[in-house]
Amino acid sequence: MILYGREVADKMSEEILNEVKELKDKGIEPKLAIVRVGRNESDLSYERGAIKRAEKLGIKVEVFELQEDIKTDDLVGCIERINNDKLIHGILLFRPLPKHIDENHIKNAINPIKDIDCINPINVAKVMEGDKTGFAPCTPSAVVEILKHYNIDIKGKNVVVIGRSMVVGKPLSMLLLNEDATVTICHSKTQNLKEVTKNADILIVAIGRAKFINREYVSNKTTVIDVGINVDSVGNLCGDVDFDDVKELVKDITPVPGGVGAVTNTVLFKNLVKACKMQMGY
Ligand SMILES: Nc1nc2c(c(=O)[nH]1)N[C@@H](CN(C=O)c1ccc(C(=O)N[C@@H](CCC(=O)O)C(=O)O)cc1)CN2
Repeated sequence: MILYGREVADKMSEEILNEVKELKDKGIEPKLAIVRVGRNESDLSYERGAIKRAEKLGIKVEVFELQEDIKTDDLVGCIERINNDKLIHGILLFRPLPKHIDENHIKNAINPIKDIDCINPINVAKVMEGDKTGFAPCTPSAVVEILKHYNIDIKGKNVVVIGRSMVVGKPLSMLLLNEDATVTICHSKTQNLKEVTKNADILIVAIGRAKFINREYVSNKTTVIDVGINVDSVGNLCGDVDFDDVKELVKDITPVPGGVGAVTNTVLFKNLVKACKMQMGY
């Protein structure tokens, strides 16, 4: 089965639309700030998806486009201005940031109550503890939303996550553990990767290498969730999984685009509405 993210996103959007309407009836306009440093293709794709989704939901978005060589202090200054702007309720800062930026400084600068993609260590700790009063990061949450929407059993299942970033792999593993999955985290140094992945009930791929996973890594019992967003040699978006090579073989698979990304940008607005309500004392 093809697991279409757009179907999940449209279902979630019905609920978000109602909440946005309730807020607007009270005179509150939820607003998102997107902070982008440079012009990374994956970030631009996320930005396009988020802006389209915001239009459908009637939510305002302001993009802060910053130069690739911006200094850490200037980026902190931008974040502080957003923290202090009462008309902005949530911040999405694209990551990874350029190497010269002191990421620790940045993480702590984001006000936890506006930190809707879970960058501040206070929200990261809440994810570790299974405490739902903070914000879980959008892409990992999107993966869980897709599995739940399509009634794919997580409890007790053998879930293999390839990737150990703080944006996807690590927090996703915690969210899955909180759902009682048996989680194996793999990465570039994992030995016998194919043997590990072939045994997975659910294989989640977030390694940032176009079409890396082919039929040698999967079996007919595998549900494949492709988190990757890459640009191929002719300029088309593609995932970390070679979709055409594995689609007939596996049990289920998400496409790219129209898979995890479409849900990620919807979770973003679910979190924004939650942040807006928290800031307004609801
Ligand atoms: N702070 C973060 N920065 C970045 C993240 C992240 O999760 N948090 N992720 C990547 C980008 N990313 C997923 O990993 C991503 C890319 C694209 C989309 C999206 O909305 N895609 C749509 C639209 C596609 C298009 O029109 O180009 C889709 O797939 O249908 C969401 C997430 C980088 N930075």
